[in-house]
Amino acid sequence: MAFDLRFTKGQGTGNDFVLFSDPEGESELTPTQIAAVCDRRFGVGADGVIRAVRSANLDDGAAALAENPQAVWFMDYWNADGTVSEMCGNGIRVFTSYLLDQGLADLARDASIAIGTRAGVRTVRRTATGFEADLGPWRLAGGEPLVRGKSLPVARPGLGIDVGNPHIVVALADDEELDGLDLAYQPVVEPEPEAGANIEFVVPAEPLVEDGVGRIRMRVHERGSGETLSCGTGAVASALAVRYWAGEAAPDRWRVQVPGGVLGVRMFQAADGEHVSLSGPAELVFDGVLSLA
Ligand SMILES: N[C@@H](CCC[C@H](N)C(=O)O)C(=O)O
Repeated sequence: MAFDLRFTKGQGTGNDFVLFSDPEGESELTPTQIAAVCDRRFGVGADGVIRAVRSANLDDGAAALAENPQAVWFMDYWNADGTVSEMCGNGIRVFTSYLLDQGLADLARDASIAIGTRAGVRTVRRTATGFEADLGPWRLAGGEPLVRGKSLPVARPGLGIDVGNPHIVVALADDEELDGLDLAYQPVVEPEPEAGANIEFVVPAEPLVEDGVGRIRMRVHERGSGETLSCGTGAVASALAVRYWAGEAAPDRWRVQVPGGVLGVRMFQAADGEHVSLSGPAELVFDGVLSLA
């Protein structure tokens, strides 16, 4: 039976999403429906789908409420191929903007909101130019992954980093190598990560550090979505990887240039260890209704 899906299209640095509201948790889409919505020719077109559900009405939401009772809303994130992900750094800013636009939450400048995600509760602060999301603690994933690609026949070492979702960051030699990558093909990782991974390719800008801020360029092949114009958690993982490679003197603030714009990354100490935050724009582009089978 066909039904109408009322949605909002949003984007953050070109990473685009279809958002819809389902406060009671009664309208979960199937993976096939998600893929149909994200199809750029036959659907709306997006890198992912985000459902706004009250945490109280979702199994995954119970853990979020136990962690922080203020996490009233849960960001139910799905990749374009219909698989779920734990976290989305661009998505959580766009999701916050959507909650405000729909009158589902209030947020004054400099105030923060707690959002439930499968990676745990994350807080998002409203800034003068967009939003800054505290993506919480991060960790090195261990292992020694090797990454090959269509335009990268010789395997390169990657660094596995978990920021709530899995990433492997690969350093390339220069801009020419980065621009020459063919990311229409999924990079091959050995050993293959069990749950898959988002793969980021990075090069330093010249100079690497300017006014105390580290600068890198990044391209990404996202798990479940292919090449995208930006990946927020990928930008964070990339900055963490480059800081790790650069050593002690490397800064804790980074500017990450992606094909869709610029993202800010900041590392800081919190009660439970080092956290990493992501800041950038969040735009709601248009509203629509899609008839779904
Ligand atoms: N684009 C997102 C990440 C979305 C999820 C990712 N593809 C995964 O499967 O982990 C971001 O901005 O972080």
